[in-house]
Amino acid sequence: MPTRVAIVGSSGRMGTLISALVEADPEFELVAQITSRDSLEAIEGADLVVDVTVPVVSQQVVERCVALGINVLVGTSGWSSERLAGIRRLLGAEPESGVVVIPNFSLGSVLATSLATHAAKFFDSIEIVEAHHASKVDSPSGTAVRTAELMGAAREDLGPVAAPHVDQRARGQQVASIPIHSVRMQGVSARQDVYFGGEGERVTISHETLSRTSYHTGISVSLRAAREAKGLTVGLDKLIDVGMPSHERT
Ligand SMILES: NC(=O)C1=CN([C@@H]2O[C@H](COP(=O)(O)OP(=O)(O)OC[C@H]3O[C@@H](n4cnc5c(N)ncnc54)[C@H](OP(=O)(O)O)[C@@H]3O)[C@@H](O)[C@H]2O)C=CC1
Ligand SMILES: O=C(O)C1=N[C@H](C(=O)O)C[C@H](O)C1
Repeated sequence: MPTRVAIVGSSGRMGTLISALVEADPEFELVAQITSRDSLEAIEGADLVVDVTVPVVSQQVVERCVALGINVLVGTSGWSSERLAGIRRLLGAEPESGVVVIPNFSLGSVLATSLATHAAKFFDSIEIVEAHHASKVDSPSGTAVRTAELMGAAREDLGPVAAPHVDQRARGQQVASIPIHSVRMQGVSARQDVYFGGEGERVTISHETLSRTSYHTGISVSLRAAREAKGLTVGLDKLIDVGMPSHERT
């Protein structure tokens, strides 16, 4: 029996892509496509919900899925460690439910984040610059927030990075003390550069998404993991071994 999938945000860029991948996959059956004009009640016949909407809606979708005991795969950004902690608390009362949050479905991105997390232990001066297409409605990107939080956790014993200019707005939004600078413009899909400054040297870890085809494998792996999941899983690095230690504390 194929797993029955409902997609919330199906008319969007990611929703359209995931709908096509689900329809082409014999292990899954697309049973509901939900947009801002539809009621969320349509998820009730599904075994698995995929959420690719906007942060405020994503929270509602996840809470509803947990209450209904339907597993959910979340691609939407905005899931900070604080918000994830809330979901973990909810799941404490529903141990059979599974929530899988994937800030970035691209293998290259998750590898770049893992490399940056490792490098963060060796430099006290760190900045993230992320650039996305002009239609992206949120900032900073979910990937940048996740990268900053993982770097912050890896540096737990080292203290905040050397970025004390909090009163200057152009110095970015600090997440785990690391400044994130967001660029939104035409001609870009998704790019992230993490800069590490040291004595007389600089390291840059860059990743660029040139096409959404980079998400295909990660989506396929995540759909399969999400239908079996129990509890909270965060990040494609939990599903694909990128050969780096986990620094996560939350
Ligand atoms: N994890 C990853 O690798 C990736 C994650 N993302 C993230 O995925 C999310 C979606 O991105 P993208 O597809 O580009 O965004 P789009 O703006 O293209 O699509 C947003 C979708 O959300 C729907 N939506 C908005 N409000 C509601 C609502 N109240 N109820 C139900 N559906 C609603 C929209 O429906 P309508 O058409 O009716 O407005 C639309 O289908 C973003 O948070 C983005 O950051 C993006 C790329 C990769
Ligand atoms: O909106 C996008 O396009 C993307 N959003 C995700 C994010 O916020 O990190 C993932 C990827 O960067 C593309």
